[in-house]
Amino acid sequence: MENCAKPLFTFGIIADIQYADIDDGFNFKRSRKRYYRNSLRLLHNAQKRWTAETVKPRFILQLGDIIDGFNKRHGASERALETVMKEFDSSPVEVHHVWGNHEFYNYSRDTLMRSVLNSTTNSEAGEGHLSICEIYAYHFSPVPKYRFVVLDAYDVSLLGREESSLKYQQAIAILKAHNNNEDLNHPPAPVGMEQRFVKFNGGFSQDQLDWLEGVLSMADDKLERVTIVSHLPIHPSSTDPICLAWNYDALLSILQAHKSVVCFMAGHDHDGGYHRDDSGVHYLTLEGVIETPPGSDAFGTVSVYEDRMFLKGYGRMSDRILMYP
Ligand SMILES: Nc1ncnc2c1ncn2[C@@H]1O[C@H](COP(=O)(O)OP(=O)(O)O)[C@@H](O)[C@H]1O
Repeated sequence: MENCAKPLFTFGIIADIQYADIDDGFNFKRSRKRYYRNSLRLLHNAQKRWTAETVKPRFILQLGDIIDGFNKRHGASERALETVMKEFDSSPVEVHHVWGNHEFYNYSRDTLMRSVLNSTTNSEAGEGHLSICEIYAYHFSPVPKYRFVVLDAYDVSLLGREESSLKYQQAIAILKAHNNNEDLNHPPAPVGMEQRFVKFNGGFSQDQLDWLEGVLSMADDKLERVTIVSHLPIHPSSTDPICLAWNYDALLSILQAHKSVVCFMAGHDHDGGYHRDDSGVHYLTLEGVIETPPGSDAFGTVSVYEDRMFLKGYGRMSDRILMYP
């Protein structure tokens, strides 16, 4: 039924490709298999599908961790990124890149800012980016009345910040207040929300929150529908709590105070997740490509209508009707 009506526009979504030219392996806990080479094939499947869609996507949202941190160890970061970008470049559709922990395992923040993974420069987004303290956050409006915001979940983090920087100092103070372990990638508790205080996560600075507040107030005034994306999930009911952004609660309060907000999308938790809150905002965590076995898929095409978005999921990503609040 959803496929019959013509959408206003469509866009593609994909998360945690984590490509590396290495044999299959496992996650840290050895509870999930990782298919490092196959992830490129699954990206190829996604590109093929998007190219064949009746209504071609206006853009693709790549939710972060595009290549795996193992590449760095093998001196293969450049080659891996070129390989993945070649696949994306096989179609002319613009890609909006989100930065995750694996971006910072491979590159410094400076390098990322000057790389193909900085998508502020390849769209009308140029006007809408946050240009302080090297925060990678911007917004764009592909079609009047619809806006997308890319957030930087590693703004305050040990990853990608110089040890001498204020942001690093803030991050270490937050982590050490919650986590006494010598290895800060080891969670401070076996269950519950405190688990999120690990080095492979991060948070949003006050500057970024203030900027977002301004963008959403403008969107409210213009009666726009806003979708926000970040690598880290922010709703505890949409993810394993170990994957949450450190100050997820600050972000939730902002989102819930703005009527323009429709949807929040993240990656990081490869199992995926979904929750709709009391104000009707949808929180989607997308299934990760890297833990998707050969023969299946993990990507989606979102069709945008006047009253809803419809996510057509492929492989282990479910279809979802996302009614506006
Ligand atoms: N319980 C843990 N104790 C110590 N290090 C961990 C733990 N869980 C994850 N890590 C480390 O944190 C990093 C990210 O973990 P990983 O499971 O690989 O996450 P991702 O899904 O981002 O690849 C890796 O370097 C991993 O070795």
